Amino acid sequence: MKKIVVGGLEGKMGSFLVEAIKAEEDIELVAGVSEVEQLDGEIPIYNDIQKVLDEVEFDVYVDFTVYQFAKMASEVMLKAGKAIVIGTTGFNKEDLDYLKTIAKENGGKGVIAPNFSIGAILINKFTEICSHYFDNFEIVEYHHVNKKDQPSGTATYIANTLDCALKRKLTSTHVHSVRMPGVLAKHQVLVSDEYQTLELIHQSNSRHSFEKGIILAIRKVSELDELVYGLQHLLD
Ligand SMILES: NC(=O)C1=CN([C@@H]2O[C@H](COP(=O)(O)OP(=O)(O)OC[C@H]3O[C@@H](n4cnc5c(N)ncnc54)[C@H](OP(=O)(O)O)[C@@H]3O)[C@@H](O)[C@H]2O)C=CC1
Ligand SMILES: O=C(O)C1=N[C@H](C(=O)O)C[C@H](O)C1
Repeated sequence: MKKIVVGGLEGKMGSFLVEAIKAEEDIELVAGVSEVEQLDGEIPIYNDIQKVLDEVEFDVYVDFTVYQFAKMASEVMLKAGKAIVIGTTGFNKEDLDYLKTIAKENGGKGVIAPNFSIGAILINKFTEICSHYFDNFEIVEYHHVNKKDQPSGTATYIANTLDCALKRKLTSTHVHSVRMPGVLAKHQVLVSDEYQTLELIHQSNSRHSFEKGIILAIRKVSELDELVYGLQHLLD
């Protein structure tokens, strides 16, 4: 049985995950983290991450909150040698390098993944293949109007893949952000040379698109011996 703590369990992704894991016999939610402490419910909900470490027995900390909080929670958990699964977006290269070092020094492990859907992993892979043949790329990300960060973590991830593949400075690839009602999450990569254009599109029509990836990460994270960036590190 994997005992998990979910940070942001009252948010859109957190509450979706809490429902989704009810169907999983080997995963149990033992506590939550929110902005307001509530210790008298079915499970304790803390607003202090250190208190979670002191008072709860758990295997994996899962986070769908906001960048600043997720960064702090990841640091605290990794310093304590815990396993983390972080879906919150906004982590930059310096954050990741720092957290990887902390994980190594303290026996912490985990995955920080800006997108848990298999389609998003594939669009990143196909974009990398395109970089063998093309030089011109634009990325457009479309999301719901309540999304707090911009550009999306997935768009930044694909842009970084391209910048590395094309041996350019990070942030060279243009990312355009659109926020519209009726959209959940869509990523479009536009590719061209003088004579042709190619478009890659991935769209999440439901939060169920992230479900399998998150469950897989919770199950497999303990097998890691480091902190990795991207769900593909856990796929065969
Ligand atoms: N990796 C992936 O596959 C996916 C990643 N995401 C990412 O997940 C994150 C959350 O998205 P979403 O669920 O839509 O956002 P929401 O705004 O719906 O949820 C965020 C939650 O975090 C809580 N929160 C904010 N600050 C704190 C804090 N200081 N302490 C504790 N809890 C806090 C919020 O509480 P309150 O409302 O009270 O402020 C809210 O419940 C985003 O970064 C998003 O990009 C989203 C979908 C898929
Ligand atoms: O906020 C969201 O909704 C999503 N956030 C992630 C991102 O920033 O890439 C993943 C997905 O696009 C949904």
